[in-house]
Amino acid sequence: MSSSAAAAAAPAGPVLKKPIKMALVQLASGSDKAANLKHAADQVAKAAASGSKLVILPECFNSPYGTNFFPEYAEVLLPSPDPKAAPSYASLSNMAKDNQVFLVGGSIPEYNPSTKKHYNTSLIFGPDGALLATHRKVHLFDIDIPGKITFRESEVLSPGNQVTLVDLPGYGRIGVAICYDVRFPELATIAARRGAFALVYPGAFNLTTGPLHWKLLAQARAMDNQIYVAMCSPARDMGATYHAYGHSMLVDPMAQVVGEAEESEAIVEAELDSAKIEETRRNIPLNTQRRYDVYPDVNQGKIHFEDPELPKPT
Ligand SMILES: O=C(O)CCC(=O)C(=O)O
Repeated sequence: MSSSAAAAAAPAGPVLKKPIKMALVQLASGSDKAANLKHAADQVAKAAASGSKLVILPECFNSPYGTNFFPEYAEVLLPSPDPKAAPSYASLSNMAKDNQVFLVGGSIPEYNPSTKKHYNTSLIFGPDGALLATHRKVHLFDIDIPGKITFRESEVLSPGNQVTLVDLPGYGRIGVAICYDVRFPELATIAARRGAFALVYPGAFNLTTGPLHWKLLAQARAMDNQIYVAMCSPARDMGATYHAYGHSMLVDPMAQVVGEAEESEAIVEAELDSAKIEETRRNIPLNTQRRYDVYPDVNQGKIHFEDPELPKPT
């Protein structure tokens, strides 16, 4: 189901209908896109072979990360993805289908020739290889910490315009956003209020903000919303121009880290269970204690669940 369908109220019943094993593939990528895609496919197959049904790839998994690389590696997805102009789209769809998994395909640089805009875009596929949803990074990574890191995605990229909720048939709903988006609690809270069982963030923090905030953000989003939070990074490559933090991580609804990689290539796997969400919400019943008489519900007002420009799910 697409983001627009998911915009309906939270589905009835448990937020996660049955346990699901998740894999965070902390991938070592280089500058050769075809090699990156092949390597991603091998790792997704490995995760599926060990029983994972929901597999996550990192931000910019098919290219080096950096504003100068976005135009060179960008793929055209609209009006429809031509396999020649969008090899990553075709590969991701095949990875999902060949392995019968739900796949959050990290993110890839996207180019829309009709608007001449670039985006940082995540494609989410179902086990039949069909596109379930598309998320374009809503909050661009523009920061300046003097002497440490300056990064301005907005020099090249345009922001996405929707909150992305994805229904995984048979399981439940997830919220998907990308990296810097995790710093904005609104997206996470909207997803949780609309019944998501997990928030999934392909991300690529750095060696300044990674040690400071990566784990804290994952735990904060999990604690506030009492759901699972997954953050999936590329492996660190000190020979690359951008040094990713690594530490792909899954945090449970009590904000406990249930799986964490170090800096090199790894697959982090763990089972997600509705019982843990329900137990957390029973023990600390935030959902029934909110004071909408004092402040408005985050669900009030217009929330954009559908960017009309984005491809409809297949
Ligand atoms: O928020 C941060 O510190 C890092 C964000 C980032 O690396 C990204 O959005 O790609």
